Amino acid sequence: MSGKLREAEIHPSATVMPLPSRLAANAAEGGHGVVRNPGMALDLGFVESMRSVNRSALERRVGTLTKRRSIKADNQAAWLLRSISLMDLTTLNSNDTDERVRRLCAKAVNPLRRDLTEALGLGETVIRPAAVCVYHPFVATAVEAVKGTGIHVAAVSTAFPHGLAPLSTRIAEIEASVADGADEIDVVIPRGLVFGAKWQELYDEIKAFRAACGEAHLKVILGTGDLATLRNVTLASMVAMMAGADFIKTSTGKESVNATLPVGLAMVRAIRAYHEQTGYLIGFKPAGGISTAKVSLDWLVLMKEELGREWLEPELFRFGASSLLTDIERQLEHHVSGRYSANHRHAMA
Ligand SMILES: O=C[C@H](O)COP(=O)(O)O
Repeated sequence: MSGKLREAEIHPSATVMPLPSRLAANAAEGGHGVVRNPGMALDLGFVESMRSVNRSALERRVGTLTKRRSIKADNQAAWLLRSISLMDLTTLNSNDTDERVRRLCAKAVNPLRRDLTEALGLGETVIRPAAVCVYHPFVATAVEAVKGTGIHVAAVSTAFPHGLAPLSTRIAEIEASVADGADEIDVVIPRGLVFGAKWQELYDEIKAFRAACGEAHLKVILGTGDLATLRNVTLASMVAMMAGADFIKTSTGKESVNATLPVGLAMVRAIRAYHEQTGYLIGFKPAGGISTAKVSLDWLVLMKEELGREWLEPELFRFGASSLLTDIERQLEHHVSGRYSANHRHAMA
């Protein structure tokens, strides 16, 4: 079996679609990436207009998408490389240490073994995760470890994973991570604000988080496994985007149910509605429990089919994952050699 990939395959762009308005405007101005969502006034009428969410219709759509997978076997290696480049390689454990974070960063800088990149014929093409994601005490260590590589450092913040600390403490935590050099801040919402339909309070908190972030990008984690209904997920997504989220993110990885495709679909449909209303493009980050290459492809298909090819870029899509890279490496090895090796050959941090 030949594992070599052509350049065009490494950057798969199967579907050419018109650029959404804000991306096109930005490109025309000579800028890079996506124009940041400034947010808008809380519009409860717009939020409420999203309240009817049909779970079985979403589940049917997910079933169709994953059954008639549009990524063909030959092209899978290229898409798996894309999964790596869309990853926030994460360690969020109680036993994290500076040394462990340095090892994670070393893995992010060189995610694939040399023999594998050679067998894939990657040449000078560098494939790396978009970011590493760590707790605040390790931000400075991570910043130092990935310096000059283009890999971002994301910090989980605001009393992760539950969000249950005084607002001033949560804001101070964001400011501390930004001061230490974090490029991205992943905040959690207090889920009780959703149960109580306290939309104004939720909006005000997220707006304050955005202000504390400054230039750092804000990812808002909803903790969807705690939110009970897809309607809650949709309404919380809308409020987060109105308050200025750059990304909305499913889960902390600590809830009993983490990222699922139907929940993801409800969130990307909210992103689409927000884009239609405002012209702004919001990123999406499914996180928690995404550990196999196959599941990562399902998510890529969902994004491409629902939002379009533009959302398969690190500016607009991330996987939050601690172990996905290990499985992708195994699958790529299988692609080039026809064999699987043991997991211990793909040691992570
Ligand atoms: O944000 C990322 C998640 O915490 C990672 O979850 P995971 O360990 O299940 O991959």
